[in-house]
Order: sequence, then structure tokens, then C-alpha cells
Amino acid sequence: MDISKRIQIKHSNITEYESSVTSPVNIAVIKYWGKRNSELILPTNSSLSCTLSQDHLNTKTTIRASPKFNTDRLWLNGVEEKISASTRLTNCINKARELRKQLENALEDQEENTSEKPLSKWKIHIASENNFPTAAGLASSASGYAALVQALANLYELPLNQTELSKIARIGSGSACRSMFGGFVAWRAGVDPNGEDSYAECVAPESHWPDLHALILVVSDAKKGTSSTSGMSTTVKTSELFPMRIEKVVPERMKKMEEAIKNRDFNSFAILTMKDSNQFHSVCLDTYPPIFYMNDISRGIVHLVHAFNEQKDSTTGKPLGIRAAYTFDAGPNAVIYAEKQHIRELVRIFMHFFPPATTQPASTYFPDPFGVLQSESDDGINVEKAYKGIVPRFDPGSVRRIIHTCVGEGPRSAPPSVSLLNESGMPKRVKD
Ligand SMILES: Nc1ncnc2c1ncn2[C@@H]1O[C@H](COP(=O)(O)OP(=O)(O)OP(=O)(O)O)[C@@H](O)[C@H]1O
Ligand SMILES: C[C@@](O)(CCOP(=O)(O)OP(=O)(O)O)CC(=O)O
Repeated sequence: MDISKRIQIKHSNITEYESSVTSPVNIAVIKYWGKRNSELILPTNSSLSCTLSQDHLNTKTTIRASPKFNTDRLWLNGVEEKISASTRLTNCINKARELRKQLENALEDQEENTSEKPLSKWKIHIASENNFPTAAGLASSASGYAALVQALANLYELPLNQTELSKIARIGSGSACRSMFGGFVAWRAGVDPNGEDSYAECVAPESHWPDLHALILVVSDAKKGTSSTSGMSTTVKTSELFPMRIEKVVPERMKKMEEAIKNRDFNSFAILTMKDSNQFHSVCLDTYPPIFYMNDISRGIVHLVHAFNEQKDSTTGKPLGIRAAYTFDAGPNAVIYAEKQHIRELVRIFMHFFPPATTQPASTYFPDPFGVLQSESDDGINVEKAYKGIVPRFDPGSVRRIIHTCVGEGPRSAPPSVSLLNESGMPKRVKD
């Protein structure tokens, strides 16, 4: 369906404009950690991520511009947030407005299209909702700022491509620049002090490797203790391992990872992903005072994935090879990348060692959107026996839920029916 990027809302005496978008999260396989300029959000190293399907995790954002609004306002998950209290939000909105103003000036000079409205002068109302926990290490800032920037670009009809838009998303939150594309996305660190060469670009579209799936093991959806922003700033100042990571390790890994993705080489993709997650958490530990994002449950997951990768074929005795990779962001939640055919076995193992809380219905623990547990076929694995002694069985509820998703597309326009604002431009859903 072709959805228009913005709509006109005509009242008796005024016309308003509105755009709604949905936007994805992304989970890095080569991690961004460290800034060389914290105002412009310029990173110390390049990074690479997979954009995850919006069918499971997404941000929805509606923005309306109206000559009748008195001030810019934003509601996040139904709660009003002060835009002026956030430099990052203000910077993104100002940048988009400035570009809109340039567009209006150019049209005025050409004396063309004089009916174009002075949207840059109008105030905006923004309503945004994440369908997953905010600020819990599940990349809400990435999908949130990507949605904001895409909705502003659509509203203002900015003639910019996704790479140009990624530079605006970047000043909201670094990892957000990668959510401006679907598929496999690199954020090139760049060297320009003004950040003109620090942008995201698509390395391969989502259609390139459709069998690459992800399981997100939600260990905690509480707000994390040390924010990424402050954590990485302390790492840059204090970690002695960090210079080695950014000067030597990451540049080599970026090349190898792009190659692995190009060749759909899961073995290399997985080893690089796990090693990079481990090194990111090592520089966190080498930060002074140290930062701990992973916990005992996260470490249990790591052991289990290694045990899974060391399994041998029960009849031939041959190693089955690397079939899963873990990665952890700034929190204890695990993201497991694996090819589709191994997801069923992985879910069975995780459900055995990290069972749901006794009162929790199976459908909320693992909703199974792809129906992997519904198939009759038995993989013949006795989980208890095959993995005995590797990790203890954790208390029920240690993993709260498992989200099954796959690599997906970038931000998309949403039809007017999903608008989060009512007729008078106020949010439809407000939290008390
Ligand atoms: N939908 C949204 N629209 C605008 N801003 C958002 C949205 N969702 C989140 N944010 C901003 O991002 C902040 C959360 O970012 P933070 O980096 O702390 O957590 P996270 O992105 O969930 O975790 P991580 O980056 O470690 O994966 C929120 O406090 C809010 O300021
Ligand atoms: C661990 C990470 O998820 C760090 C994400 O950091 P943010 O993008 O949230 O940080 P700011 O730029 O300060 O907003 C790794 C990654 O996504 O690459």
C-alpha cells in the first residue's frame, strides 16, 4: 500500500499538516561505545547492526504542525515530557526546522509554489509510543529518534535521503542513525570535526539474509543503572584497554563483519558478534569505577550458547558447528542471532534452563509469532541430558519473556488511522 507521507487536516478556517511513522530498533553486532564529540554525537569507532522487524518491536510517532498551537509539545508513552529539558530533542527539532526554513526560502525566491505553508514557523505536537520497555537496554532511543526524524522529514517534505536523515537522527542518539535503514547497517565513524562524514549506510537489505532471526531474552525491563551516554563517557576517560579496541580491533572487525554478511557466513558472523559483545563488556569492566551491565543470568545464557555451539551430531559424532551468537547491550538482556532452522531447538533449551514464572501463561513468556513450537517434528534432543552440568536450572521467571523476531525494514509511513493525536491535536492516550 502506498501511504502518503503527510496529510492535510482542514478545519473551517485553518489547514494543519500531520505525519505518522513507525520505526525499528537495531541491535549492534559491532558495538558503538565512546564519543569523540558528545555534542554532535560523533563516535570513536564505526559500528554495525541488524535492524529488527517492526512487526515485533517498534516506535510509532505522530507529529502535527498547526498555526493554532502555542508551543512545541511531546508526549512519550502518554506522558508529557518537556522538550526544552532535552538538548537532544531540541537539537533534532531545530535542525529539521532549519532545513524546512531553507526550503521555504528557496521556494519563495523562485516565486513558485506560493501556496506552500510556512510550516517552519508553526509549533508542533508530537505523540510517540514504544511497544516495548523504554530505557531498558532494548534500544528505545534508537527507534524513538529514528521515528522522530522520519516523521519530521515527512511533515516538512525535506528533500533528503536516508543517509542525510541519519545525521539528524545521530544528534538525538548515536545508535538511532542506524535505525534509519532496514537490513544490515554500518555507521561510519568519519573524521570530520563537524560530523558531515559520520552517517549510516545500508550494507545489505533485509532481503539479503531472510533466514537470520533473533531471540531477545528479556532478563529485566527495569530502567538501567548506568546510561549508555554516561557509561561510554567514563570508559573513554578511564579505560586503558579502550584505545586498542578503537584503533585496532574494531576497524579489522568491521571489514570482516561486512564480508561475513555479504557471504551469509554465519560462522564468522557469530564469532565476531560474540567476541565484540565480550570486548565491549570488558572495556566496561576496565572502566574506573567499573560498569557492570551483564548479570548471573546473562552469563548463564552465554554458557548455554557456547554449549549449544559445541554439540555433536548424535549419530555421526561430528560437531554441529556454530549455530547461535549472543550479544548484550548496556543491560542484562541477551539478543541471540541464529538461523531460522535452529530457533526451535534454542527456544526449547532456553525454556528448560530459564523457565517462565510459575504463574505466567506460556503465551506471554514466548508468544511464538513464527509458530516454531507448533510443529510436530521432534528434534530428538534430550535437553536435560545433553546440557547437564553446564549451567544450573535458573529460578522460574529469571528470564521474563522471549521475543522472536527477524531482520526487518527501515522506518515507514503509517496511514492516518494510526495517528496518535486526536482532532484537536492532543494525544489520544494519556497516562494518569
Ligand atoms: N519514542 C521515543 N521518542 C522520543 N524519544 C524517545 C523515545 N523512546 C525513547 N526515547 C528517549 O530515549 C531515552 C532512552 O534511551 P537510553 O539509551 O537510556 O535507553 P535505551 O535506548 O532503551 O537503551 P540502549 O540504548 O542501551 O539500548 C528515553 O529516556 C527518551 O529520552
Ligand atoms: C551499547 C550500545 O547499545 C550503545 C548505544 O548507545 P546510545 O546510542 O544509546 O548512546 P547515545 O549516543 O549516548 O544516545 C551499542 C550500540 O548500539 O552500538
